[in-house]
Amino acid sequence: MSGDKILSVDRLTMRFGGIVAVQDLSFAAERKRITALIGPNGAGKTTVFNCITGFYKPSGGAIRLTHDDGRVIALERLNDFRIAKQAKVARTFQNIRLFPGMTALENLMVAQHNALMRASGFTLLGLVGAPVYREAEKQAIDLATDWLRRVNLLDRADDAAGNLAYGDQRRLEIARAMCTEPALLCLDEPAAGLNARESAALSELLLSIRNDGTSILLIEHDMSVVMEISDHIVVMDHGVKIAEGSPREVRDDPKVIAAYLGTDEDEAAAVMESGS
Ligand SMILES: Nc1ncnc2c1ncn2[C@@H]1O[C@H](COP(=O)(O)OP(=O)(O)OP(=O)(O)O)[C@@H](O)[C@H]1O
Repeated sequence: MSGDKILSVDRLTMRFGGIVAVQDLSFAAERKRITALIGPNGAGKTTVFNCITGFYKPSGGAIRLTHDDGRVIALERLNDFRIAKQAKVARTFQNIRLFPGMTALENLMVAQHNALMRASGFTLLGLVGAPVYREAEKQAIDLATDWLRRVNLLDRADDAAGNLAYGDQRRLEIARAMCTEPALLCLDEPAAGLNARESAALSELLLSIRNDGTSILLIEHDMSVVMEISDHIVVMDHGVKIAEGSPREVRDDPKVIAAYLGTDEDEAAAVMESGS
């Protein structure tokens, strides 16, 4: 990796009482690239995400986000609300967290709440239907409609999110995150529970998001997705980094095969092969 970094994690440590979930972890994510964080269950991946997105305050280390204009933001000093708003880091969760009773379109409108609140003068201009607010609302609907189209859910715009098929809900979550127009999109196991066809569609969607210029940080167990779309892979085990590199480098690394996939070499090879 030699390019332009959007995210630098430097000696990140996270302890829970006596448990060291992440220890001295350093890695970087390049701008407009897909960086994957992989590792066996309990390796510490979600804890890293929670530190980056402000859900946890790290016990030690630094997390820096550098915007296109050169502004550097120390994420470990901000709470989750400011990380989303100021640093423009968006995330999805392992378990889907849509508003199930709201329509697909409404879920994407809620994601644009901050911009709409500003345009409404924090209520009054919205209440009287001022032109500035109506224009902002139109732009928000256009953006939401655009994303519904991109995730192939335009015909489901008025259906309750909770009534959508599981794979559709996963894509709607990504669309919702994209409606915040993030600089860095963090996805926690977006392919979990998807069938092969849905995983392939997800890979295509994530590549198109990257090609449009959004940087992506991805936690994923589905090796076919990871190996197909990642530009760079960081491998963790027991809270530390054990390897990093291109998909090919990581796939061929004996440390990864042994430590990440356990001691059963046949099984390890089979899982890695599923991504080749
Ligand atoms: N809030 C918490 N309190 C105590 N221990 C925690 C907490 N969150 C995570 N841990 C512990 O930290 C370690 C790393 O967990 P983490 O969820 O980050 O791993 P992971 O790599 O995301 O695993 P998985 O792939 O199963 O989601 C585990 O031992 C876990 O039990």
